[in-house]
Amino acid sequence: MPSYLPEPPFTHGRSIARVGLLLVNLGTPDAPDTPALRRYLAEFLGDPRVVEIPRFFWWLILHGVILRTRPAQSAKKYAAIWQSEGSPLRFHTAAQAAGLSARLEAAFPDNPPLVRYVMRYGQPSLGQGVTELKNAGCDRILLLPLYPQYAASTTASSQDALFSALARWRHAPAVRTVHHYHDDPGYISALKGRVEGFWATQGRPDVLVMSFHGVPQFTLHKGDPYYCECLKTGRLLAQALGLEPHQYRISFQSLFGRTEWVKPYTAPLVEQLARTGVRHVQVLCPGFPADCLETLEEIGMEVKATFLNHGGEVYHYIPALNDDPTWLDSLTRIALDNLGGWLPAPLPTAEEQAAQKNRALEQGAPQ
Ligand SMILES: C=CC1=C(C)c2cc3[nH]c(cc4nc(cc5[nH]c(cc1n2)c(C)c5CCC(=O)O)C(CCC(=O)O)=C4C)c(C)c3C=C
Ligand SMILES: [Fe+2]
Ligand SMILES: [Fe+2]
Repeated sequence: MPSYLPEPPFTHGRSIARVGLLLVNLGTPDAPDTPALRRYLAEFLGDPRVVEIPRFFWWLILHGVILRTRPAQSAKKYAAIWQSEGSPLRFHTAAQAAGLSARLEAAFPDNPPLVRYVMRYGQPSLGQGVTELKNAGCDRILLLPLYPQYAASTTASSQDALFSALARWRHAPAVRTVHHYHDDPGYISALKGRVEGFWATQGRPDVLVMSFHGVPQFTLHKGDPYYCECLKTGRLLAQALGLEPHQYRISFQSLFGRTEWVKPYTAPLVEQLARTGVRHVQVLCPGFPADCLETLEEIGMEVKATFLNHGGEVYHYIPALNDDPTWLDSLTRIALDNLGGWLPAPLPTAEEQAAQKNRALEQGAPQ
């Protein structure tokens, strides 16, 4: 018999009518040390959406080999990027949630959607976020994954976690999920602004590399759209920046295990660029809206060393969107597009109010 979490008795006309917004990111360890990494990797790599190997066989490899060696190696990498505020992935995600919340409060001052950020693996957990929203009276929840490109290993996994969290409640809220926004004009234009802002201080590179997290190649052949969505993001961004084909590359990083992953791989690509005389490379990671281990350590340190050790001269990692205001405006709009019918019309923003006033003045309205 299922045992549900406690709730007050149902009463007619109880006006709980709040929308909750769960901003979900991948997750991160609680500390850059071996025990914390072991806990985090056990949860992450134990998810059948992440490693698609028959369970018993994978359990033996994971617990017999990987969790005995990888946690210590990964802890060293995390230590290199850890800040006084903690894991970059977590504090950037928290800042994004705060920015989203402030924008929604300004647009819906009477009953703003309640925003919580959660992690698919680690803390704050998705179950904890759902409980907080539920206890605050949210009867409708929007899941907004911080993955612009859909992948079964990320987006679908966070949906799975949401539905298992809801299975603990008798009176489960209504839910909606954001599927992807890889080609959203606001997302592309925020990336464009990020790159052009970087060029304004550091100059333009010979080649801009757009590096996305990889996935095993077989997932593409089994119907996962992730690879194609990454290529589309890259193409749209290159068009927005006015880049010629020889001025950019799209590649995939963060390989794991022995199977073939989607190609080209970032590190060998950057090495080949250096060997063939490219002197100045900049790398952007459009699939990571928040800086994390994979951007700061792998791209910012490891791939940089590869480029410089093979004859490259100038290498820059362009920081992720993080709490860039243009990005947070776009993220808010993506949320609102997916909340259609759940909220009243938003109040106009200060810019919209000013534009309305100017239009009225142009049309001869008294000042
Ligand atoms: C951006 C989307 C991501 C996809 C797709 C993805 C797939 C994927 N990842 C692994 C294995 C690992 N990934 C690790 C870190 C990591 N992965 C993502 C994002 C995606 N992963 C992020 C944002 C991070 C960084 C988290 C942080 O704390 O900063 C790690 C852990 C680090 C390490 O030990 O190397 C592993 C392992 C697989 C197997 C996979 C898809 C099949
Ligand atoms: Fe990953
Ligand atoms: Fe990595």
